[in-house]
Amino acid sequence: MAKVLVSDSVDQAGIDILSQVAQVDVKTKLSPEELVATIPEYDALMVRSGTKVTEEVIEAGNQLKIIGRAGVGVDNIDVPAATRRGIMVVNSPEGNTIAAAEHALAMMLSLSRHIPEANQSVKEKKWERKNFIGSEVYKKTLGVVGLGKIGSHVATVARAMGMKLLAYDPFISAERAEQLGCRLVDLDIIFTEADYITLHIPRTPETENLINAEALAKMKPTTRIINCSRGGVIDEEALATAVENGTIGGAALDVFAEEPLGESKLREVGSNIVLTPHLGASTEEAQTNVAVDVAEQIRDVLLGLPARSAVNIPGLNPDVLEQLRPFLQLAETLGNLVSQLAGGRVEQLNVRLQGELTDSQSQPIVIAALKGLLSQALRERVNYVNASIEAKERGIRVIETKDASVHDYSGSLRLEATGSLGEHSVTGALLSDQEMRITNVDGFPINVPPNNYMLFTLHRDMPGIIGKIGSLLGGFNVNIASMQVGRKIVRGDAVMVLSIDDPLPEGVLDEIMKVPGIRDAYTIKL
Ligand SMILES: NC(=O)c1ccc[n+]([C@@H]2O[C@H](COP(=O)([O-])OP(=O)(O)OC[C@H]3O[C@@H](n4cnc5c(N)ncnc54)[C@H](O)[C@@H]3O)[C@@H](O)[C@H]2O)c1
Ligand SMILES: O=C(O)CC[C@@H](O)C(=O)O
Repeated sequence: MAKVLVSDSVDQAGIDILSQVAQVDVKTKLSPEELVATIPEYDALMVRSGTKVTEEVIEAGNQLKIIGRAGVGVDNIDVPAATRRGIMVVNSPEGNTIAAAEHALAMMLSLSRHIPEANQSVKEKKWERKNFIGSEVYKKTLGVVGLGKIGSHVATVARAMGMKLLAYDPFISAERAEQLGCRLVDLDIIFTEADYITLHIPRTPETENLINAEALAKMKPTTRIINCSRGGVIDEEALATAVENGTIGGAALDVFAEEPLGESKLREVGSNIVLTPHLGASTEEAQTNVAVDVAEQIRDVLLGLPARSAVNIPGLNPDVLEQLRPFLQLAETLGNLVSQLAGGRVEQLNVRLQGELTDSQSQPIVIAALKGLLSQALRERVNYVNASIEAKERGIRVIETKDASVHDYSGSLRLEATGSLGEHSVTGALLSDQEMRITNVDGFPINVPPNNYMLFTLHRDMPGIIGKIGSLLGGFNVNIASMQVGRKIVRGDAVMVLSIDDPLPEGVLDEIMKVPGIRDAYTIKL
């Protein structure tokens, strides 16, 4: 049974899902050394933001297939190191969007109405109404920096509260901003005109210290800054000084350059600073969403199925993935089959999407075919993450074609492998119940479901040959589950495809090759 380590506290719903397929060990608060010592026995690791999944942890995890981040940001995971090792990293890109957006809005209102200080004052048995005169957000200007999922939701709600919206996001079109009621502007306009600035950006080299002393100096003395995105995008020292000196009106921060927040000037500023300990995603709903989302993906990957939100393989919308899933399995099976027929080194793989399949995204199908193709050489080391890189490193030329003019089944997939030992092709399709069928081998039409153990022969189409193979296998106590012959012309060449219950015993293939009329024979393990 697979083993999953959960090293931060995650919602029980996620643990329950993982427990269906794996032994789940919850070990939180491990030191970096303890994590390195513990990880080698695990197939999967599930974390929130607390665990630092460093290159050292990844190197030590020699069984690791997947790392799941129950949340959005994967900045606590060394993703390039995981990719190099063929370890998939998955996250939950949308599970906590609403929670984080609502926290930002709550921070904005707390700040403008002095709620934390007023609460503290009442608890100290005071009644200081005059000290806590706030200001309304209605008709004020909100500058949204980063108009992605969270920024968009904040903008939508803020607009409903009557705020005027400016936005800065170099990767968003003016049309998209307009749809959200935002005017897309330069950062400097936000700095100089906004009454509130809310940050919803990733921490990248470009966003590091985006809000620094120079930016703060451009703001109005009433401007309030909210950051529920990532620490490090604000120079905290400069911000504390700006609030203390009245250069700006206040700040509300949920995230910090170093977490947990250590010694910091932010704590020393008496008023107009609201601090929360990275609570953006901490709602019951969000924690259930992200734990379920990530646990389902870990479960699927452990079962050999693709994940819907792998950050280090091409992203796919879950609906598209659900639709493609049977074709990915077909592509992998055909890739595995064609590599066994090709025998030696494959130099070129042509992946042809035919008929209705031409409407689908081809990239995941190509990756699945490569995964199948390379599985003979790399076994479980190849996966959806590293299949393309491995193929490239092995000098396999991959050609992708689409041919809508082929009308068999509801779309079919043809793989043509050119290798050191010649050329082979296989075609497969799905029946209406999603059952896989191999429909063509080396140009010979057949119709057989893939089986764990198979025997393919290329032979002369002549009387008696099928009987001879049948009795030869019988003599070796090999049980045939099904048999089919495909031919192009009568008494020309033909292929015979047999599904057998067990692996072919040693020596049988040599005996088959001796049967008159047999040109070639292949044992296949799928
Ligand atoms: N506080 C929390 O608990 C919490 C919870 C969830 C997410 N987050 C963080 O919130 C942030 C936003 O998350 P999201 O889900 O909206 O992500 P997203 O990817 O949907 O949006 C991020 C946006 O930032 C924009 N962006 C990138 N570089 C930029 C730059 N230099 N200047 C301006 N915009 C830039 C992108 O174009 C994108 O639109 C992330 O950093 C995420 O990790 C925090
Ligand atoms: O609570 C958490 O795990 C962090 C949430 C958030 O920062 C994220 O990136 O999803």
